[in-house]
Amino acid sequence: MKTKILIVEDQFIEANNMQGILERAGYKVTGIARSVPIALKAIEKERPDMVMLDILLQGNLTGIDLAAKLREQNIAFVYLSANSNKQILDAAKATKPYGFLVKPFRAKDVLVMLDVAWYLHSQLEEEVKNREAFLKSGFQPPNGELKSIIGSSPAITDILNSVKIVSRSDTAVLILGESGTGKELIAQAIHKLSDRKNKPLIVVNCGALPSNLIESELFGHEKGSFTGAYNKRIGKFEQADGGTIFLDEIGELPMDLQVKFLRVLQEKEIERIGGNAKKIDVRIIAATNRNLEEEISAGRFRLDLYYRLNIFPINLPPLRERRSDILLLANYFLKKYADKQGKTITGFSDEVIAIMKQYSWPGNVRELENMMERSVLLSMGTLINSLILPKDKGSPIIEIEIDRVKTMEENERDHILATLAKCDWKVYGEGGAAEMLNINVSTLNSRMKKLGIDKKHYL
Ligand SMILES: Nc1ncnc2c1ncn2[C@@H]1O[C@H](COP(=O)(O)OP(=O)(O)OP(=O)(O)O)[C@@H](O)[C@H]1O
Repeated sequence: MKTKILIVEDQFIEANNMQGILERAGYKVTGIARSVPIALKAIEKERPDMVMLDILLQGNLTGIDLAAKLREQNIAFVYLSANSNKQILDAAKATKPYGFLVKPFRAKDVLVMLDVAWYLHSQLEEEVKNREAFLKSGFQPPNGELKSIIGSSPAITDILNSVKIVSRSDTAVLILGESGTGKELIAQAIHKLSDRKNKPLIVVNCGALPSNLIESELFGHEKGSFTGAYNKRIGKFEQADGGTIFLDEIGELPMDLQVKFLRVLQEKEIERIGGNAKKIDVRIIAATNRNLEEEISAGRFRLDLYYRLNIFPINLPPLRERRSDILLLANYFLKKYADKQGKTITGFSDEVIAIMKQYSWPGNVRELENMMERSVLLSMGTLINSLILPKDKGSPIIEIEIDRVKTMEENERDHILATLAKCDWKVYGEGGAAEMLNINVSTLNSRMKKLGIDKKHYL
């Protein structure tokens, strides 16, 4: 059966051109939508397998707004946009597309991107099916193991399901998230739910180790292997043998040690400084609050290591993106610290609740926990009715907003394309585009070249 694609593009010529490319390659184009409302209707009617999305469309809504709806409905989508400024790219990336192509592009590029996008989407669907089957199979985590992880937002529910699934295997796990979002807590839960639970969980903060000691700390050393090595030392990997090692701040690991670490992942082998290779059996969980893709492009993190680690990523969203968990967590910590300090505090005033919901929590759950501990300590009554927030209390929640203005180049491109279409791609001479636009032929040619407008891409 042909894969069904909906094109969402406000430019008539671009859309028609795309339709041609897709149909020649054997896809079925279910329609062309110029705006988000039209696209939504078309999706409801035809249920395409994939959507090709331009970002700036007719009307107030953008392709990025539509992307959120497509995600909800599990429809694959890729972006095709002439605008690739950082703000737009960041906003587009946050919607987790299967691809992004900057106009102008070649037909070949579109088809390769679609191929990869479709493959990724099918993989993900398969994973979701396996996940659902696993959860239906009735596996129950041992009592209480996940109880200490508070939250009922869809994001946390999804993460807990992932934890249950991955804990049953020996797969490496990469936990991503800002500081204080609960990465270590998740690592502990994975270990506790795994068959390794009776063996050690060794926690190493790669960012806290001095660079001259880190190798010996992780891999150990033989007696006399370097000046000052008076005794043999067992490294953290060996200490974790049979159990789990949690490498926090993995993005801080120096490049030379990344090679050695890759060997642990690939060969399950370590080498003490001055010693021989030794097989070990460790489950690896790594975490970082850095953007590893940016670290790779800056040459600070190895791509091969990233691929090895990124087999099962768990993304912990910041608290400001799961606001429905704030009150749950606040009540949990309130009870914890009130019990600890032997106080009877029953809750928060309405004003405090409003402040907590509004605040951006840059320090995430850790910040909320610390604040609750402090508030309980200072509280004189049975209700927390004031909260001292750091200076940026009033700072508004930052939400990505797309400037809905096409750039000069985009407008120029649209205008030239529309004119060329009117003149049947006649550039010069009577009734040609140069004459209609009232510019020199050479100027028009150079603008077309600069903007990547080439007749062969459009016919
Ligand atoms: N969902 C949660 N439920 C209960 N407590 C939580 C939750 N998430 C985080 N915490 C608590 O918040 C604090 C910070 O969590 P944790 O140390 O796991 O964060 P982290 O992401 O590893 O931070 P960092 O990147 O700074 O190491 C801990 O005390 C942890 O127990």
